[in-house]
Amino acid sequence: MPTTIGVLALQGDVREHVRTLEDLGVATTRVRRPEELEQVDGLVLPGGESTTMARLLRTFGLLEPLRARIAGGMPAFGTCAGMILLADRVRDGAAGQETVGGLDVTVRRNAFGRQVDSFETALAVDGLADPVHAVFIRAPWVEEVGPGVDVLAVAADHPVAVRQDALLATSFHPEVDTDGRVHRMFVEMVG
Ligand SMILES: NC(=O)CC[C@H](N)C(=O)O
Repeated sequence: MPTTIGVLALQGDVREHVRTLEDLGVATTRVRRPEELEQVDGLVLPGGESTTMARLLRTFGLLEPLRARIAGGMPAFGTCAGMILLADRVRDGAAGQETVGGLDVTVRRNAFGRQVDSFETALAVDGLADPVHAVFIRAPWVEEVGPGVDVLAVAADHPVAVRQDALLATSFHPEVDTDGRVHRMFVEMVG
């Protein structure tokens, strides 16, 4: 069986992730139901709105199955809202905001503040030879990392790309660019 990477398709920039993965030659499927989650070797959690996505995860009966797969070692890659969903702890979340969890970090939602709600920058990422063109849109940053977490990139003195075992998360949106190198890192993690 060839490797298949799922893109969580409840809300957010699903199409951009699918396109980026397909450009890398990876078989990709949209995941909306638990049966679809069972079929994939890894999962991308897109950017969008983390509170909405968390609510939809519960509505679609995906929250517990997804927690179980992540606990079982399935690779997952979250961008922006997806990073928030993977985080164990959220600051400035909506009241009672749930996450999927698994990544031993504390993130702050909308961390970069009003003036720089959205910005782009050339960002050095560990493991990549040249900087990536990083697009931040009402992005979170990471405020605390557990001992097993590697920080791969820093902006405004805070981690904005992290990895822990099979989990990868970025505050920015590599899927809105044609670069593909960050997704390739994830594809290699899926194996
Ligand atoms: N571009 C994004 O994914 C923004 C994330 C959004 N601010 C949230 O809290 O979910």
